[in-house]
Amino acid sequence: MKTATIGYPRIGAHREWKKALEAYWKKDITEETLLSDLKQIRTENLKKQQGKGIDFIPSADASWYDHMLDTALSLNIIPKRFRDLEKTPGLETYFAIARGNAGAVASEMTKWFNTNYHYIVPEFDSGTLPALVNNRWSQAYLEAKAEGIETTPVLVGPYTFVSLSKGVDSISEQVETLKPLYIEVLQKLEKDGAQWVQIDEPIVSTELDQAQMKSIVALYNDIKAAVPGLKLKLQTYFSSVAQWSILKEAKVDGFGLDFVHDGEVQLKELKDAGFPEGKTLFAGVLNGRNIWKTDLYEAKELVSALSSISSDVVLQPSCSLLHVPVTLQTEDKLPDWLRNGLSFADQKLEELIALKELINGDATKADQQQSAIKQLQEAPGRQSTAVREAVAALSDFDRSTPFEARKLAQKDAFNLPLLPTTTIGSMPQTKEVRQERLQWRKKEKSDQEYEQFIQAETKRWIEIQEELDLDVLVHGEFERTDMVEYFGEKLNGFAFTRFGWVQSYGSRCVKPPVIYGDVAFDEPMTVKESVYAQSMTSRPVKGMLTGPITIINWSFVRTDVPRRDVALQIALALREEVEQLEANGITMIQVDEPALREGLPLKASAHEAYLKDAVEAFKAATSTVKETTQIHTHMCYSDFDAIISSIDALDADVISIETSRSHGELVSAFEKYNYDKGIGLGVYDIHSPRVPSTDEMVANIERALTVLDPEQFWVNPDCGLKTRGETETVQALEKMVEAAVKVRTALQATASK
Ligand SMILES: CN1c2c(nc(N)[nH]c2=O)NC[C@@H]1CNc1ccc(C(=O)N[C@@H](CCC(=O)N[C@@H](CCC(=O)N[C@@H](CCC(=O)O)C(=O)O)C(=O)O)C(=O)O)cc1
Ligand SMILES: N[C@@H](CCS)C(=O)O
Ligand SMILES: [Zn+2]
Repeated sequence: MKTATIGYPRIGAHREWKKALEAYWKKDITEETLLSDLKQIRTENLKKQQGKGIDFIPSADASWYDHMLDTALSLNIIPKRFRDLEKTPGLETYFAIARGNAGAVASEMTKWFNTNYHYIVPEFDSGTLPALVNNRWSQAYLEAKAEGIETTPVLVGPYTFVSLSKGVDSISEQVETLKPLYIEVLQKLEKDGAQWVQIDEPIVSTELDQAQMKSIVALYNDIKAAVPGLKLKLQTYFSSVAQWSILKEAKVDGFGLDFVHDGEVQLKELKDAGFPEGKTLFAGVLNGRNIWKTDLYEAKELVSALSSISSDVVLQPSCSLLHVPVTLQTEDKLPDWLRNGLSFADQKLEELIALKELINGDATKADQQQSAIKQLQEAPGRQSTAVREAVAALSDFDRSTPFEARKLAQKDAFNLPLLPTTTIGSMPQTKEVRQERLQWRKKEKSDQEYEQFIQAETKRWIEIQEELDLDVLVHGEFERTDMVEYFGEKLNGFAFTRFGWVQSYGSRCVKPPVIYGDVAFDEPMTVKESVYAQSMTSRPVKGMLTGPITIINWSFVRTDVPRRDVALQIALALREEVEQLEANGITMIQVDEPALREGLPLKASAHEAYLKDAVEAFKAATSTVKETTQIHTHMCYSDFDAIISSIDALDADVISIETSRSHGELVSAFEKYNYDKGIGLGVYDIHSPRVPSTDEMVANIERALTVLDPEQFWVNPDCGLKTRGETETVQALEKMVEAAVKVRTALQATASK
């Protein structure tokens, strides 16, 4: 039995990739050095997989920034506003699309299915002329071959690529325009001597209809006919295939399927509809996006069931390992009982080999693994009777006063101007802030010195915000590394890693905490910082928390307790924090839920249950406050149409939503939905260093006011400002306030006529 991986983390064990990219952007290194640094990481990854004994090793899964963007550039799909930047589009065009430049906003960035990875959304328009301008897949294959490594180049399949793009009128027609280009890529690979290619079509795990699935089958039949000598592996992940009985007819040579997420459904589909003879079943039997060691005996059972369906089964993770950290080797601070129960990307390679050995009759490694899993199951803190009882007792999730009445009470309490201005929470996490924290962590700075530094930074930014004349202030989140990791470090039931980084977008990484036990409040987590900031000003300062769904979606979560229960455990811990903030004089509390949308299951049929649980968890955390305490929430990323009623059901008094990169598309969602609560549709993109003009923001506000009432509208950026520099932040906020005042004054002038 053979083994495969279908994608490997591209960041390097010490985030060498991030460091190289950021040094290049700062012009500290040349393009040549950047390219050679990235090549070194790619080669090390390939060698590592080869060294562990993996049979099918992917290539072209690495990227300069994002694999969707790589695909777009290679196929000459460049947004109009960046088309003439260079004679031959190169790195400048590539990074301008990703990050924006002085003249134009970056392309929209959105979540890769239900993960915390973001891809750059390709843009088609009437002037798009698809052409193969750079065969990156052939280059990657040959590069690996030169190192003596036979690889399986990975491509994002045309159907998924087009489905995730903007500006497409007809998916099937657009796919037809790309088909010859994909064939050109594959014919070159065939000539290069590649044996297999992996074509990722995760879109087949969403709810496609029969006609769509049939057109995917026809597409792959055409592609295969053009490259008879090349073996095609059609790969999907994150859920089962919705119409397996149709897809299995595709004349490819192998199918890569996920048997972890929705695995029982997938297995039943295979049992019912069969698996085509003579083809390879690449079976995703290890969870590629969680970090718990696999029960290899259970996996062996699964493989045995699969072997009775297909005579050629290859063992692999359920998806690319892009979504897990690189290695446990450097995690020297975790207790043994936890560390031994974990598996990062490198360990998953070892697990694949251990599973193969178990199937072949050698149980040595599998038994070691089994005892580690048992030790973890019996570990301290896994179960708290008090927590379980509190969750079981939850029944009322509603605020005692309905929104209409709260609105009036809050209007009186806050007396805010029309179109109040605010920000989303974090202010620039400058090098100085991070360095101070690092020195504190290394014990070079005392607790007191660190606290004083955070207070000084908070005070400085309260003054800056007052100077800018923002109406509702924030404390700036300087004490936080990350909005989820910070809470993970403070709540019971969580562990955190030292170097467990995972790419989130571009060079930015996150370190998801590990939920191993029942979650409980320990001591106040944000009260000191919020109260300090509030004491500096008479304007309201928002208390700032991360919501239960976001905490759970951006953590590695135990799998022995239902997710709903874990979310409610977190919600109850947050409720305690909310109540403490309120008791300490904080009158507005923002509970961020940016990951609520992203967590939607791939299948629409599962959305309702997910959203019901999400709404209940949010309300469990926020509903016990008095009527004048204003609950805010925030979500980044657009495409909210499908969940707008759930957003409403959260019953938050004010919501801020990202909008600007999607060029106002979200605004139209409110044409169809009568949303009556406070709302701020982000008026400028914070992911780009570009300072927007006042007029752009005025236009964004005015566009929003075509569908929303000025009485309910707030003016704010798209998201937190932690990734931005200080100068650009102050300049952008200055213009934002200017824009709000301009529109406010015009509205008041019209009203007084
Ligand atoms: C809102 N977003 C978030 C998502 N997921 C989260 N878990 N958190 C989020 O906020 N998903 C969707 C979006 C994604 N957005 C972002 C935005 C910004 C980042 C980011 O800036 N990440 C940082 C790492 C942040 C951090 O923890 N910094 C530490 C320092 C860690 C470090 O680099 N240490 C160095 C040594 C220190 C030094 O010399 O600087 C080391 O270990 O080598 C801190 O603040 O103390 C990033 O740099 O990528 C992520 C997602
Ligand atoms: N309050 C957080 C939300 C990010 S989604 C911040 O401002 O960074
Ligand atoms: Zn955000």
